[in-house]
Amino acid sequence: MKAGISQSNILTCVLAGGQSRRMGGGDKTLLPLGAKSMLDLILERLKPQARHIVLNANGDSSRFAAYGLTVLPDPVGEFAGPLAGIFAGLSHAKTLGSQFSHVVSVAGDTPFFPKDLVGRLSASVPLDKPVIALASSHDKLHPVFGLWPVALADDLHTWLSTGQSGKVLAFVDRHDSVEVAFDEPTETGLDPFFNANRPDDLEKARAAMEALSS
Ligand SMILES: Nc1nc2c(ncn2[C@@H]2O[C@H](COP(=O)(O)OP(=O)(O)OP(=O)(O)O)[C@@H](O)[C@H]2O)c(=O)[nH]1
Repeated sequence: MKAGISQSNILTCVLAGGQSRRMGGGDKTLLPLGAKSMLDLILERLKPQARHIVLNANGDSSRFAAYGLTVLPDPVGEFAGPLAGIFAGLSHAKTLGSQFSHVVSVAGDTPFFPKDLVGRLSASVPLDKPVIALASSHDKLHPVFGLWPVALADDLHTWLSTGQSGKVLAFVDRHDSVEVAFDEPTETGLDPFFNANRPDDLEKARAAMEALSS
Protein backbone atom coordinates (compact mmCIF):
# COMPACT_ATOMS: atom_id res chain seq x y z
CA MET A 1 0.00 0.00 0.00
CA LYS A 2 1.39 3.41 -0.93
CA ALA A 3 0.56 6.24 1.39
CA GLY A 4 3.24 8.87 1.60
CA ILE A 5 5.41 9.93 4.48
CA SER A 6 4.31 13.02 6.38
CA GLN A 7 6.59 16.06 6.03
CA SER A 8 6.92 16.25 9.80
CA ASN A 9 8.57 12.82 9.81
CA ILE A 10 11.25 13.77 7.28
CA LEU A 11 14.64 15.27 8.08
CA THR A 12 16.21 16.85 5.01
CA CYS A 13 19.99 16.83 4.85
CA VAL A 14 21.95 19.03 2.43
CA LEU A 15 25.20 17.25 1.59
CA ALA A 16 28.18 19.60 1.51
CA GLY A 17 30.79 17.23 2.88
CA GLY A 18 32.77 16.66 -0.30
CA GLN A 19 36.21 17.96 -1.22
CA SER A 20 35.26 19.97 -4.33
CA ARG A 21 38.52 18.94 -6.00
CA ARG A 22 37.27 19.63 -9.53
CA MET A 23 36.22 23.11 -8.40
CA GLY A 24 39.68 23.74 -6.95
CA GLY A 25 38.90 22.90 -3.30
CA GLY A 26 37.00 24.72 -0.55
CA ASP A 27 33.22 24.70 -0.20
CA LYS A 28 31.63 24.80 -3.62
CA THR A 29 28.20 25.25 -2.01
CA LEU A 30 29.36 28.66 -0.71
CA LEU A 31 30.40 29.93 -4.15
CA PRO A 32 28.34 32.80 -5.55
CA LEU A 33 25.72 32.32 -8.24
CA GLY A 34 24.56 35.84 -8.98
CA ALA A 35 24.01 37.77 -5.75
CA LYS A 36 23.59 34.66 -3.61
CA SER A 37 25.58 31.58 -2.70
CA MET A 38 24.66 28.21 -4.19
CA LEU A 39 23.62 27.17 -0.67
CA ASP A 40 21.29 30.20 -0.42
CA LEU A 41 19.59 29.13 -3.65
CA ILE A 42 19.34 25.53 -2.48
CA LEU A 43 17.77 26.54 0.84
CA GLU A 44 15.32 28.88 -0.92
CA ARG A 45 14.20 25.94 -3.01
CA LEU A 46 14.10 23.56 -0.08
CA LYS A 47 12.33 25.59 2.59
CA PRO A 48 8.87 25.55 0.94
CA GLN A 49 9.06 21.76 0.65
CA ALA A 50 10.95 20.65 3.78
CA ARG A 51 10.07 21.32 7.41
CA HIS A 52 13.33 20.16 9.05
CA ILE A 53 16.66 20.93 7.37
CA VAL A 54 20.22 20.14 8.48
CA LEU A 55 23.56 20.56 6.73
CA ASN A 56 26.21 17.86 6.42
CA ALA A 57 29.73 19.30 6.21
CA ASN A 58 33.18 18.50 7.56
CA GLY A 59 35.73 20.71 9.30
CA ASP A 60 35.04 23.93 11.19
CA SER A 61 31.27 24.44 11.13
CA SER A 62 31.51 28.19 11.89
CA ARG A 63 31.87 28.96 8.17
CA PHE A 64 28.18 28.03 7.84
CA ALA A 65 27.05 30.01 10.93
CA ALA A 66 25.13 32.56 8.85
CA TYR A 67 22.73 29.86 7.68
CA GLY A 68 21.56 28.96 11.21
CA LEU A 69 21.44 25.24 10.51
CA THR A 70 22.64 22.30 12.57
CA VAL A 71 25.86 21.14 10.90
CA LEU A 72 26.59 17.40 10.99
CA PRO A 73 30.09 16.11 10.19
CA ASP A 74 30.57 12.68 8.63
CA PRO A 75 30.53 10.26 11.56
CA VAL A 76 32.59 7.62 9.78
CA GLY A 77 35.73 9.51 8.84
CA GLU A 78 36.01 12.50 6.55
CA PHE A 79 35.59 12.24 2.80
CA ALA A 80 34.18 8.73 2.68
CA GLY A 81 31.74 9.77 -0.05
CA PRO A 82 28.10 10.91 -0.12
CA LEU A 83 26.86 7.79 1.71
CA ALA A 84 28.78 9.02 4.75
CA GLY A 85 26.78 12.25 4.61
CA ILE A 86 23.54 10.33 4.24
CA PHE A 87 24.56 8.27 7.25
CA ALA A 88 25.24 11.50 9.18
CA GLY A 89 21.62 12.50 8.50
CA LEU A 90 20.22 9.09 9.42
CA SER A 91 22.16 8.87 12.70
CA HIS A 92 21.14 12.39 13.64
CA ALA A 93 17.50 11.57 12.89
CA LYS A 94 17.84 8.49 15.10
CA THR A 95 19.18 10.49 18.02
CA LEU A 96 16.18 12.82 17.79
CA GLY A 97 13.85 9.93 18.62
CA SER A 98 10.94 8.40 16.76
CA GLN A 99 9.72 11.61 15.12
CA PHE A 100 11.84 11.10 12.02
CA SER A 101 11.21 8.01 9.93
CA HIS A 102 13.10 9.17 6.83
CA VAL A 103 15.92 11.39 5.64
CA VAL A 104 15.87 13.14 2.28
CA SER A 105 19.33 13.88 0.88
CA VAL A 106 19.98 16.87 -1.37
CA ALA A 107 23.34 17.66 -2.99
CA GLY A 108 24.91 20.97 -2.05
CA ASP A 109 26.09 21.57 -5.63
CA THR A 110 22.76 21.27 -7.47
CA PRO A 111 21.00 24.63 -7.38
CA PHE A 112 17.96 23.95 -9.61
CA PHE A 113 16.68 20.66 -8.21
CA PRO A 114 12.91 19.99 -8.49
CA LYS A 115 10.58 22.15 -6.42
CA ASP A 116 8.47 19.06 -5.72
CA LEU A 117 11.42 16.78 -4.86
CA VAL A 118 10.57 16.01 -1.22
CA GLY A 119 6.83 15.60 -1.84
CA ARG A 120 7.23 13.26 -4.79
CA LEU A 121 9.94 11.14 -3.17
CA SER A 122 7.93 10.80 0.03
CA ALA A 123 4.72 9.93 -1.82
CA SER A 124 6.45 7.10 -3.66
CA VAL A 125 7.19 4.75 -0.75
CA PRO A 126 4.97 2.70 1.55
CA LEU A 127 4.63 3.50 5.23
CA ASP A 128 4.83 -0.10 6.37
CA LYS A 129 8.26 -1.18 5.12
CA PRO A 130 11.65 0.45 4.50
CA VAL A 131 11.96 1.41 0.85
CA ILE A 132 14.57 3.80 -0.58
CA ALA A 133 13.35 6.28 -3.22
CA LEU A 134 15.93 7.64 -5.67
CA ALA A 135 15.46 10.53 -8.07
CA SER A 136 16.22 10.20 -11.76
CA SER A 137 16.03 12.37 -14.84
CA HIS A 138 16.02 11.09 -18.40
CA ASP A 139 16.79 7.52 -17.26
CA LYS A 140 19.81 8.61 -15.24
CA LEU A 141 19.72 7.95 -11.51
CA HIS A 142 20.83 10.70 -9.13
CA PRO A 143 21.49 8.68 -5.98
CA VAL A 144 22.55 11.72 -3.96
CA PHE A 145 18.90 12.81 -4.20
CA GLY A 146 17.02 10.16 -2.27
CA LEU A 147 14.65 9.31 0.51
CA TRP A 148 16.28 6.99 3.05
CA PRO A 149 14.43 5.11 5.81
CA VAL A 150 15.97 5.68 9.25
CA ALA A 151 15.43 1.93 9.79
CA LEU A 152 18.37 1.34 7.42
CA ALA A 153 20.83 3.38 9.52
CA ASP A 154 22.42 0.36 11.21
CA ASP A 155 22.84 -1.52 7.95
CA LEU A 156 24.40 1.57 6.36
CA HIS A 157 26.77 1.87 9.31
CA THR A 158 27.87 -1.75 8.82
CA TRP A 159 28.24 -1.16 5.07
CA LEU A 160 30.42 1.93 5.61
CA SER A 161 32.49 0.14 8.26
CA THR A 162 33.52 -2.43 5.66
CA GLY A 163 34.95 0.29 3.43
CA GLN A 164 32.16 0.27 0.81
CA SER A 165 31.63 3.99 1.08
CA GLY A 166 31.71 5.05 -2.55
CA LYS A 167 29.24 2.45 -3.73
CA VAL A 168 25.90 4.19 -3.30
CA LEU A 169 23.98 2.04 -5.77
CA ALA A 170 25.52 -1.16 -4.41
CA PHE A 171 24.12 -0.22 -0.99
CA VAL A 172 20.73 0.59 -2.53
CA ASP A 173 20.71 -2.85 -4.22
CA ARG A 174 20.68 -4.51 -0.80
CA HIS A 175 17.23 -3.03 -0.13
CA ASP A 176 13.86 -2.39 -1.75
CA SER A 177 13.92 0.78 -3.79
CA VAL A 178 11.87 2.80 -6.24
CA GLU A 179 12.93 5.32 -8.86
CA VAL A 180 11.09 8.61 -9.15
CA ALA A 181 11.54 10.35 -12.52
CA PHE A 182 11.84 14.12 -12.72
CA ASP A 183 12.10 14.67 -16.45
CA GLU A 184 10.68 18.19 -16.69
CA PRO A 185 13.32 20.88 -17.34
CA THR A 186 13.60 23.57 -14.70
CA GLU A 187 12.84 27.24 -15.24
CA THR A 188 16.46 27.65 -16.29
CA GLY A 189 16.08 25.12 -19.11
CA LEU A 190 18.81 23.03 -17.50
CA ASP A 191 18.31 19.48 -16.26
CA PRO A 192 16.89 19.63 -12.72
CA PHE A 193 19.94 17.76 -11.45
CA PHE A 194 22.49 19.93 -13.22
CA ASN A 195 25.35 20.15 -10.75
CA ALA A 196 28.37 22.35 -10.49
CA ASN A 197 31.51 20.24 -10.47
CA ARG A 198 33.89 22.55 -12.30
CA PRO A 199 34.27 26.32 -12.70
CA ASP A 200 32.75 26.13 -16.20
CA ASP A 201 29.61 24.48 -14.74
CA LEU A 202 29.25 27.50 -12.48
CA GLU A 203 29.53 29.76 -15.51
CA LYS A 204 26.81 27.75 -17.25
CA ALA A 205 24.54 28.08 -14.20
CA ARG A 206 25.20 31.83 -13.99
CA ALA A 207 24.45 32.27 -17.69
CA ALA A 208 21.17 30.34 -17.34
CA MET A 209 20.14 32.53 -14.40
CA GLU A 210 21.05 35.73 -16.23
CA ALA A 211 19.05 34.66 -19.27
CA LEU A 212 16.07 34.08 -16.97
CA SER A 213 16.24 37.51 -15.39
CA SER A 214 16.77 39.44 -18.65
N1 LIG B 1 29.33 13.99 3.55
C1 LIG B 1 29.99 13.81 2.42
N2 LIG B 1 29.47 14.26 1.28
C2 LIG B 1 30.18 14.07 0.16
C3 LIG B 1 31.43 13.43 0.14
N3 LIG B 1 31.87 13.39 -1.13
C4 LIG B 1 30.96 13.99 -1.87
N4 LIG B 1 29.92 14.41 -1.09
C5 LIG B 1 28.73 15.14 -1.50
O1 LIG B 1 28.11 14.46 -2.58
C6 LIG B 1 27.67 15.39 -3.57
C7 LIG B 1 28.34 15.09 -4.89
O2 LIG B 1 29.72 15.23 -4.68
P1 LIG B 1 30.82 15.19 -5.82
O3 LIG B 1 30.70 16.38 -6.68
O4 LIG B 1 30.75 13.87 -6.50
O5 LIG B 1 32.14 15.20 -4.94
P2 LIG B 1 32.88 16.44 -4.32
O6 LIG B 1 33.83 15.87 -3.31
O7 LIG B 1 31.93 17.47 -3.82
O8 LIG B 1 33.68 17.06 -5.53
P3 LIG B 1 34.99 16.45 -6.26
O9 LIG B 1 36.09 16.46 -5.25
O10 LIG B 1 35.24 17.41 -7.38
O11 LIG B 1 34.62 15.06 -6.71
C8 LIG B 1 27.99 16.77 -3.02
O12 LIG B 1 26.82 17.23 -2.37
C9 LIG B 1 29.10 16.52 -2.03
O13 LIG B 1 29.14 17.46 -0.96
C10 LIG B 1 31.96 12.96 1.40
O14 LIG B 1 33.04 12.38 1.49
N5 LIG B 1 31.19 13.18 2.50
